[in-house]
Amino acid sequence: MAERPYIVGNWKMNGTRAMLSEARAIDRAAQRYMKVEVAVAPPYTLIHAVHREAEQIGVGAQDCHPGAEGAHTGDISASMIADAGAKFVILGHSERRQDHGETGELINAKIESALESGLRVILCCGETLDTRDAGKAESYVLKQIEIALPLFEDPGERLTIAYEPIWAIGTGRTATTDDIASMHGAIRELLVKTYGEEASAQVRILYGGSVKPDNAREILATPEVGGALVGGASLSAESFLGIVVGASESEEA
Ligand SMILES: O=C(CO)COP(=O)(O)O
Repeated sequence: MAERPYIVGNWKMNGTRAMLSEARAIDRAAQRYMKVEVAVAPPYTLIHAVHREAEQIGVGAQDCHPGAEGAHTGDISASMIADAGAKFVILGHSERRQDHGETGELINAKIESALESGLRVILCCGETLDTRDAGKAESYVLKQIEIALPLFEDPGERLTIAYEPIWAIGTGRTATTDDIASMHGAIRELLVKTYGEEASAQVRILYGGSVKPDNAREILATPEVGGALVGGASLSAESFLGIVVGASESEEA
């Protein structure tokens, strides 16, 4: 892999202050794996506290509102999460697209707001099983990404893509490494076509969907896999660090 592998824990709607001990354990251990970039995205309520614990790992958010401020009861803006210590935000996760009807247009507005606040963006994409069975997975996923690319003039480290097939999220079922390599290859081609070889090389493409310590090494050694976006297995330091170790080993392989 050209860049350091990037392992990101998406805690989703999990975690109270009791989880801070896990964050601390992840942070301390991550210092032994400097070849791997490690980050977590806790719920909003824990961003600042995790940021205060973190010396080594990155801290991010799982979403943001597209507006800068104003009368939006219950919402959180990109500048607020940046102020709390977040350095990145996950946008377009399939759970938000499904649970909150998020469209590409809304996700683009959120991306603009995130970039204005100096945040890096992890843009999620992924197809349903029906779409895959219909043979349309690739065109569907590429369309989800393509609509957002003009917002990143110089993607540099600002943009990370996370390919997460919906049928593999939280199901214990992972895509085959052939499926992953083929989709990541198609995404890479789109990035090269859009930004050119050099600029697109800095954009990592993560895989997400039932990544665990026992499959991490194989997945992370797959061509064009630049890291993992981890849900369930990121909730304990032990299993999350197992994935970090897998990333470190696949880097050395
Ligand atoms: O959605 C995911 C990460 O964003 C993946 O979740 P799981 O690792 O629990 O399948």
